[in-house]
Amino acid sequence: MIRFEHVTKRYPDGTTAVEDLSFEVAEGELVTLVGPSGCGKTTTMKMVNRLIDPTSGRILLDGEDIAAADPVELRRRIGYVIQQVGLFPHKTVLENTATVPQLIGTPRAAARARAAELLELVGLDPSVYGGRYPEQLSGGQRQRVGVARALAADPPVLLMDEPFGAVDPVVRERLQNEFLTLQKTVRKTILLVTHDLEEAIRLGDRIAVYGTGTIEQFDRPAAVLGDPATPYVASFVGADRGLKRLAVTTLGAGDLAPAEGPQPPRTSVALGATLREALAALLQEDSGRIGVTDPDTGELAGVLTPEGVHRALRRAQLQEA
Ligand SMILES: Nc1ncnc2c1ncn2[C@@H]1O[C@H](COP(=O)(O)OP(=O)(O)OP(=O)(O)O)[C@@H](O)[C@H]1O
Repeated sequence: MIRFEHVTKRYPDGTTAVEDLSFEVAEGELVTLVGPSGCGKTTTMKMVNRLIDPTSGRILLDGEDIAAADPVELRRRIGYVIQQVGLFPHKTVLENTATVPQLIGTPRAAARARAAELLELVGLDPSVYGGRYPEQLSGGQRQRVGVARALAADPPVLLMDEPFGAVDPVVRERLQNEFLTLQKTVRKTILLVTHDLEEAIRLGDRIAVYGTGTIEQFDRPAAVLGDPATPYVASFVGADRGLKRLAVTTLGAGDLAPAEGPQPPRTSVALGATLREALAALLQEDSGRIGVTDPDTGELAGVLTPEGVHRALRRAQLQEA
């Protein structure tokens, strides 16, 4: 879907922002670009919608060289979400969301109906929030409007530059989870820039770990954590790799003990939750056990103890080995 072929960008002052980048993002895939400040992530992304043109190499979108595309027409196919959101302050939430469809000629009523649907999809009730102005929203709510607006023209591709950067860690995690649920429905092809490894791991189907101007490793999160390709990646991923692995390993039925005893556990998580979520719940439970429910039926599937968490981690390590 998006393909970089030997792309280099040198700015007029001689700074090489990225050098000889080659990678591919498949249709419906979410790839996160992660790395320290100034390593070339934003430059990479802005070359996809031609806010910046490469010095050499080429970028293909659906097999077509974007250098030959009309930038305005190209950007209609590519949604863009940035940290500062960039909502129009004098327009309501509904009008903000309907802007792009109206620009491309969707009749006003249809554009507004579509905008209302999208607000619903990102968890904002249009009858409550549609008539508000951006300044009457929290940071997290504004960020959701930004996502709804980017989806409004139904572009096959989304570029997201630190989309959840401007909110506190708790709201951030909630937005990330909501966004993942949303992505299961909309299945866009997404490039997402972040400097936060946790975020890259949680969201990415694959992660591109940047060194300076180059990609040091491009792989699934579990592989980046379990088998860093270079010493640089190993140090970037850091010593708390085990902890981070918790965030990418999900709870399976085999990790559970049978639910026995008169008292059902007070706290529970659903099967498929990450070990990180399960451990957080477990740490708050004095009894040392939490319930695990079947997400489809809501019924108790078993109980999880610290041994179960350990078992799941071992399983994940073995699978990677
Ligand atoms: N217009 C420009 N002219 C010259 N150098 C630039 C220009 N824009 C970016 N750079 C340089 O190119 C390099 C890559 O910048 P880029 O913005 O892509 O990094 P980044 O990884 O997105 O960083 P951050 O996480 O801080 O946003 C940096 O060294 C930066 O200083």
